[in-house]
Amino acid sequence: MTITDRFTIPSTGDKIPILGFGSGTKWQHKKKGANGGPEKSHDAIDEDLIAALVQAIQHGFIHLDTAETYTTRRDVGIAIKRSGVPREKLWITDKYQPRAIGKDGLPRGPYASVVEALEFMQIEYIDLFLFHTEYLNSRYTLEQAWREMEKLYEEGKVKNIGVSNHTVKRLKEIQKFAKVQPAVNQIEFHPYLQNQSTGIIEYAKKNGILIEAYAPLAPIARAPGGPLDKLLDDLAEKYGKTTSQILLKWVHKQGIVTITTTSNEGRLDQIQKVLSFDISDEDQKAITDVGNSHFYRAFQMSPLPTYDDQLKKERGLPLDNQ
Ligand SMILES: NC(=O)C1=CN([C@@H]2O[C@H](COP(=O)(O)OP(=O)(O)OC[C@H]3O[C@@H](n4cnc5c(N)ncnc54)[C@H](OP(=O)(O)O)[C@@H]3O)[C@@H](O)[C@H]2O)C=CC1
Ligand SMILES: O=C1Nc2ccccc2C1=O
Repeated sequence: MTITDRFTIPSTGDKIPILGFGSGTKWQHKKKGANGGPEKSHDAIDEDLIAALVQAIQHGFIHLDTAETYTTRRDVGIAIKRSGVPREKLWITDKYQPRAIGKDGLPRGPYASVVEALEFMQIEYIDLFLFHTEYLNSRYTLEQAWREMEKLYEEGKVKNIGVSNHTVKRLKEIQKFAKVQPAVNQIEFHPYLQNQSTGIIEYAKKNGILIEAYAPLAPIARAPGGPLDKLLDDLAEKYGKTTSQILLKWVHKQGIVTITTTSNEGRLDQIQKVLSFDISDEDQKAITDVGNSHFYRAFQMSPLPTYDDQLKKERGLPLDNQ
């Protein structure tokens, strides 16, 4: 297998590259911090981010993840041009931010968001466009916003439509009126959070919704000191890999697309190699089981934390575990 390997999106049959390079998290914090907030940051360029994106593409990443709220769309567009890789060889995921204000001074819908995205990235279409969270604005009902997603899909401005951080309850609401069903749900996923909200993984599988994992390295990058540390060290030694490679492998083996990021060129190669080694089913299960003995949620957007107690109870964990 190579880095360009893809999973199939059940509802559209499109082939999505398994490893995505994120321009959110550390990058958006750096950019917004330097520019005094999202409004100014949309126009500003971060040369470090552009260099990291170009480097990622040159190391074989063909899937880039951005979002309206990251203010990194222009950087992604510049990186695509500078990389020299034709746009159609790349997969671009982008996300709608309902709090953004349009040129008329009013909150806008997904359609206006995509029109701006295409202009900022200087591309003709987006491969996957997602509702970033369950938040809506005062001008759009859920159905009105989804209708705009469908219009974008029908016009070919976006090739797949989906959601991020969505619960079973909200997916069911969308599915009731959707003519084009959500193709993907991008969620926080790692051994310490194996269901971002109750039943979400099983529901996605049954409904042909592909899962994408963000924050896959949380057990080592955000919540070190937990029960997985020793097991990851042992497995890293056993397989001659790094602990981050073992974690990414654990996600990959479940048929889940991974969105990760790095500013470290050496780690780009490590990430690539995740597709070309395997761990045993016993070791995979050991990570699952030890991961389930601890609960950690990095991203607290509403209503997700309201599921924490239920998720901990399902695993037999004390309610104060995190
Ligand atoms: N839809 C949504 O709501 C969300 C989407 N995302 C998307 O997912 C992307 C990735 O999210 P993120 O949480 O950063 O992903 P990861 O869990 O993959 O974490 C990446 C971070 O981990 C660090 N890291 C890598 N290896 C190690 C190690 N061995 N020890 C300690 N730290 C390490 C990297 O730092 P270094 O640079 O030093 O390698 C980098 O900052 C985002 O950029 C964004 O595009 C993220 C959050 C929410
Ligand atoms: O990259 C991200 N960082 C975030 C922080 C809070 C909510 C969403 C996100 C992202 O998508």
